[in-house]
Order: sequence, then structure tokens, then C-alpha cells
Amino acid sequence: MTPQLLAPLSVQQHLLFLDELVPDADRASAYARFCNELWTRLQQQGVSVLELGSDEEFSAFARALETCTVFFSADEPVKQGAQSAVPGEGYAVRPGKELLAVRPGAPAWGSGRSRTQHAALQKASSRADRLCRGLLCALCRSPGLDVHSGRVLGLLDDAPLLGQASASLLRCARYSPDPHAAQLLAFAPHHDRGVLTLVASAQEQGLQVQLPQQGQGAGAGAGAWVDVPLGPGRVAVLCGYSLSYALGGLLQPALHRVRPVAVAGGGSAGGSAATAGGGRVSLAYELCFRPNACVDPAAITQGAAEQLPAAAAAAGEGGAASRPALLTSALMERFEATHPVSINGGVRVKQAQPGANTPAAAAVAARRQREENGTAAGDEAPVAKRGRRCGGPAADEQAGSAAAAPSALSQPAPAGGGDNGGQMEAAAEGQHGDSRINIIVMDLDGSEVHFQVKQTTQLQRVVDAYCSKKGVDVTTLRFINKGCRFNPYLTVGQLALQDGDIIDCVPAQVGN
Ligand SMILES: O=C(O)CCC(=O)C(=O)O
Ligand SMILES: [Fe+2]
Repeated sequence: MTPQLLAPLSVQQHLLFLDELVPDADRASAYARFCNELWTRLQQQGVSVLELGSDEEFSAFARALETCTVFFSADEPVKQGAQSAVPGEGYAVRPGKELLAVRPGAPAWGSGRSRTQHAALQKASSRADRLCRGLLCALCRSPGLDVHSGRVLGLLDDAPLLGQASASLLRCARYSPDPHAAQLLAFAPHHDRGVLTLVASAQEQGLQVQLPQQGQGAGAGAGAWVDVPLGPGRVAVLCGYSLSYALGGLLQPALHRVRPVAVAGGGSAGGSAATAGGGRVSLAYELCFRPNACVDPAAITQGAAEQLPAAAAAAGEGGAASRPALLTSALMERFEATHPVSINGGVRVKQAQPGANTPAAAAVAARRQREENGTAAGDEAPVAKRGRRCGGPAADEQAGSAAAAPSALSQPAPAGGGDNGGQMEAAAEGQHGDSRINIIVMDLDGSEVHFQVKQTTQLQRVVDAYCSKKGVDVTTLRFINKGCRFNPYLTVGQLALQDGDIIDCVPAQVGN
């Protein structure tokens, strides 16, 4: 039987923001209960669902979702990537997904419609920010954790920000019910990089979380994917990588994903959505530490509830002592290095032109056919396959072992050239070294560079050859396979690439 999440936790303003007040005994103990429940659920389920109730302050975030939904119902589609409130921050999005993103405090840019959207998103982000900070404070004060909240809250940007963009980010996404996208996860399994993420959606189903597999929280159903029950007035709270690190691993970051979005009438998430054009609209607020904050797990958890460090160490996480103090910027580099995080889930598949009879077109068509066959209907099997490669525990292990083997970098760079990126002659011939396949690196404009590779070819060689052909620095681009970033030190064989597979190439960016 699929495990169920506990019923939503009801939030009342006086419980969260009673700091300055002198609480009476009843309210104080109700607050302590709320704090502890929040902590326990994040530990045991990886998520806590909140019922915001009718309170003006809290329901404002949920109401902002309605406003944002309207943006997506206009005749003119939201131009992907162009709506970021910070000039120059582009977002690569999967087909069928529209994304509006704003950092609290970022000055408005653009005109007309963009400005209206910006103002609404800014308002939503400030509500979400207050709620998120209140929840973070409650979490620290949980008798189960008992960390001085100032040690964590002090790592955030000052609020409100004046004329300066925060590190935190509000994302409003619409996953359209595109028939092709309907066979794919709308958002591949991933960890969020920030502290806490709030997610609201008018659709009850869609967001799923994996129940913790290790640590204190692991219990019945560990590792199972469960639906997070959202819908009007509800918000999911998820622990991100930064908070997990800051707490010395006492909380695990939540691995989450969004189920495929079916065309209207289908059984998947969003099929019966009441949003314009169907699909699923969600609002996610990711609270982040400011870039120059020093995140020191040992100092933060010093004196925390005594049994916790021992429990973390017993679970093999090493605890706070083994996690060095890092600037947030360094922590984010660590996140990037250890999380082949999906950007937006899904697979970019270029449609073969009708009548095109080139080997490349045939390869693309074959690839598309495989995707369609392999990911039809039920999402469990393909998810498991994808999860191993992108963001699941095994992928993390792969990233870790690659980092521990720098000799992999010493192989000579291949020569690339022309539309055909060239043949990748692997320096080390393994026993599978003979079978050559074609892989295609495709940029956002759809232009392709083809590489002939062996099973033993490291992807890093393809990446290097592509960047040198394009004359760009490798750090300015991100490479994605099946919607997920991959460990470039793995070989074609290890990544199970097949003839005609496409590696998407997108500009390096902020956000997930
Ligand atoms: O759309 C959703 O429900 C989840 C979005 C999400 O996970 C994110 O923006 O990080
Ligand atoms: Fe997320």
C-alpha cells in the first residue's frame, strides 16, 4: 500500500509570529507543539503540508497563485526565459513549461505586461518570504531540534531588501498538457539548493516527495514516492540542501518531482485542471542564504538537542563536525558538483523534419520513438530509471567517486571540428571500446553538433570538444541528458547513452 502523508498542519498567525509578544502558557505550548510537528514531519516525510486557513497574512501566498495563474491565461504565451526579473538571468525550460521568476527586491525591468507581472510576483515573494522565515524560526525552536534561531536566520538577506535582489527566488511555473510532455515527468526528481522551499498549487496532485531513506526520519515506506496533497489554501514546505548542510545533516534535503501532466481528460496530474488551457500552475518560493554568509554547521548545531548529532553520525552522515564552514557561494558550488540536478525535467526532443532522410534525422526519430515507448503512461518505471541518473542517491555517489578520481581529467582532449564534432578516440580502450555510436549536442536554438563516440569515451571529452568548437568557456554552459545534468567523468557506457541520443546544451544559470 502506498504510504500516505499525514493530514496538513494548520497554521495560525499568532503561533508563528508571537516572538515579540509575551505569550500566555496555552499559546506557548500550542506554539511548541506546532514547531515540533513541523520538525518531525520534515524529518519523517521530507515534507510538511500546511493548511493556511483564512488568515490574511498566510493566505496571501496562496492567493498570489491565483494572480499568477492569470498571467498564463493571456493569449500571448509567457515567453520562456524572458520574464526573469533580473536582466541576463535566463532560464532554460523544457517544452511545454512556462516560467516566471523573480528575486525579492529585484528592480522591475521591461514594460507593460512584464511590469505588471513583476509587481504581482514581488508581492507574492514578500509574503512567501515572511512565511518561510517564520517557519524556519519555528523549526529551529522545535524542542526536537532546539537550535538558536538567530544562528540560522542571521544567514539570510536582510528583509526587506532595498533596491538589491535577494538570493531567494520565486518561481511560477505552468506545465502545459502537451501530449509529448505528458509522457514525461513535468519536473524530474531533484533537491532544491536553498534553505526551505514553499510550493503552492491549485491542483491537488502533481507534487511528489520521496520518503527519507536514511537518517532519523527513515521509517515505514522509506524510499517510496508519495503524493503531496496540495490544492487551495495549502502549501508544502520542503527542506533544501543549504538547510540540510547547515544543520549538519540532521534534516535531509527533500527529493521531489512533479508527475507527468496529461492532456485534459487524462489520469495524470493536471488533467482536470481549472487553469486556462489546462495544465498545472505552481508557485514555488525558495528561501536562500545570502551569498556571503558563512554557513558553519558545527557552530549552528552547537548545543542542539543532545541525541541528534549521535543519531546523524550513526546514520553515516558524519554530522556537523565533518562539514566545514563554507561561504554560501562555496556551498552552492558544492551543490553543483554533487548534484547532477535536473533543470526543468523532461526531455528536449527535436522533431525530425518530415521527409528528412539524413542519418541524423533518423537518429533523432529513433531516439524519439524510444522515449515514447519507454516512458508511456505509468511514471514509476521510467522515473526509477531516470532517478538513478539524476539526483537520486546513486547519482550522488557517482558524482562523489568522480571527484575522488582526478586522474580522469588527464586524458587528452579530443579534436573536434565542422558540423560533425568529430570522432572521440578513447585514450583507454576497454573491453566495450569498439562499438561506436553517434550522440548529438544541441543548443537552445536547435543547432546540432554530432560526435561519434565509443562506450569508453568520457562525456567530459565531448563537452570540452563542443566548447572549443563553439569558442566558449566550459563554465558558461550546462549539459543535460534526458532533462538531467550528468557527471561528465562518466563514460558513454556508464551513462547508458544510445545511438542518436541528444545532449542539450543550455547557458549556465542560477536557480534549479
Ligand atoms: O511545481 C512544483 O510543484 C514543484 C516545483 C519545484 O520543485 C521547484 O520549483 O523547485
Ligand atoms: Fe523543487
